[in-house]
Amino acid sequence: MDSDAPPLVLDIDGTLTDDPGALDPRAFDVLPEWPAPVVLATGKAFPYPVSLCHYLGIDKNVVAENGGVVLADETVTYTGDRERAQAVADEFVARGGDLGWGAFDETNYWRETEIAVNRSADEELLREVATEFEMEVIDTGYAYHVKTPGVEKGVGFERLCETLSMDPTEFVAVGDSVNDASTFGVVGRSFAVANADEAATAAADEVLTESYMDGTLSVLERLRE
Ligand SMILES: O=C(O)COP(=O)(O)O
Ligand SMILES: [Mg+2]
Repeated sequence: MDSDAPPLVLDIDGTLTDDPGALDPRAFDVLPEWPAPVVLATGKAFPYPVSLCHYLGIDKNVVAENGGVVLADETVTYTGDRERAQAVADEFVARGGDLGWGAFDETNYWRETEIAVNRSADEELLREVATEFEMEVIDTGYAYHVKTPGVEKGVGFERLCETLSMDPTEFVAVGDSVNDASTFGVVGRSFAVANADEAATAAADEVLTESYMDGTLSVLERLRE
């Protein structure tokens, strides 16, 4: 493999997974042996990307919760108003909304800076309540996230780069949704997989013809040439 390969910042759901969100096993072939740092940047709660790094056997460089939680070089930082997000969720439920998770809500159990809501929920009502609390709702295609405006993956990623003393523009990013647009804005080169939403497609330098992990692998193959 070309040792000049650039560092990567990769989204998880829709980028390293299939449509329902199962990890594509080919991640285990390519990521552990990538010759430069690999950062996982996700909307998922903190333990998910940390676990994925652990089982891939790669350094734990992570942007979680859409930028709310950042881990690099064994240093964790948090931004985002979890209490206000909780207040939105509570008011949403009080007005008849349903967060849409099961009896054990593992989606939010470890979530520290925002709240995620199932896409089966009443989006209009959720947005209405969030606006009243001056919070933002984004739809990643995997969940609605009630988040603090200004907390973004790209901002968290810049913080991570500062910790690692790396230049964000050295990185190549791959992603699929609105929550990746901010990352695309700060890296050197960005790719949206074919299944990407409008915001990611518009923000990316290039839109791939292949979907999900097929798209991501096509970028990695090109970078290794
Ligand atoms: O948690 C989500 O909603 C999406 O996660 P992702 O940012 O890894 O695609
Ligand atoms: Mg995604």
